[in-house]
Amino acid sequence: MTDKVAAKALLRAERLAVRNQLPTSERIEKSLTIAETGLTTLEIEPGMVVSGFFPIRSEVDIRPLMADLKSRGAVLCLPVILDKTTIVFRELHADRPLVPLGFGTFGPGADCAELDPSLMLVPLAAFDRTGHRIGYGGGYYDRAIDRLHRKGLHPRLIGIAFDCQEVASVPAEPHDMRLHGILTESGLRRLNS
Ligand SMILES: Nc1nc2c(c(=O)[nH]1)N(C=O)[C@@H](CNc1ccc(C(=O)N[C@@H](CCC(=O)O)C(=O)O)cc1)CN2
Ligand SMILES: Nc1ncnc2c1ncn2[C@@H]1O[C@H](COP(=O)(O)OP(=O)(O)OP(=O)(O)O)[C@@H](O)[C@H]1O
Repeated sequence: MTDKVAAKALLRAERLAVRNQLPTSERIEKSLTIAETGLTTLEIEPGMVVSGFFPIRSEVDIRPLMADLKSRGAVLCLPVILDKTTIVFRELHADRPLVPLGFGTFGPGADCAELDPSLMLVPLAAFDRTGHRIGYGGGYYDRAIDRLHRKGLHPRLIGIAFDCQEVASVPAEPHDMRLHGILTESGLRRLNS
């Protein structure tokens, strides 16, 4: 294991432990604040494809934000784990059942269209002020973003986290994609990446 991988693993475990300690009531309050802030700061055009996520473990619950973005015309999609290295994004339809997809995640089934988001709301385990991020360690988002770049697509990447998940510096590896913004309960930070 390289030094950077080990350092990231440590930061991931540390920030996830802090996130797990947030009382449920605080997580709900902060998630609602994040939804309100997101609605007023994220620029959405009707028809825009936006990837969100349904929360697992102690993640920010952005379902209220997703519902509001939909009412403003966004087409929503969710990540779907296909195998050990791949996620794709499938359209979320309110009237279709979600299926279990591994690691406690649920998402649209194979009957739902695969979409390329132009705005991605990216779940974080930890982040720093320059927009470097750490996820659960699967590299799923890094690869998915890389795949979109290879198709000539450059989605806007907005990290979603609680303030307590910020660290001084993420030891970035060459494959790590930087976020364009980070949305927490204290607001949307726009970054020059
Ligand atoms: N809500 C939500 N959905 C999501 C993600 C996410 O971060 N949040 N993902 C974002 O990528 C994908 C799922 N990625 C995940 C990757 C690893 C683990 C996980 O539990 N890993 C083990 C370690 C496994 C190992 O090291 O072999 C662990 O943390 O214990 C969970 C989810 C797709 N869907
Ligand atoms: N574009 C890529 N192509 C190939 N492998 C990659 C790519 N991006 C990441 N990986 C691999 O995935 C593994 C996990 O990467 P990393 O620790 O950055 O995950 P993470 O950012 O925490 O997870 P996630 O992206 O799922 O939120 C590493 O072994 C890394 O080499």
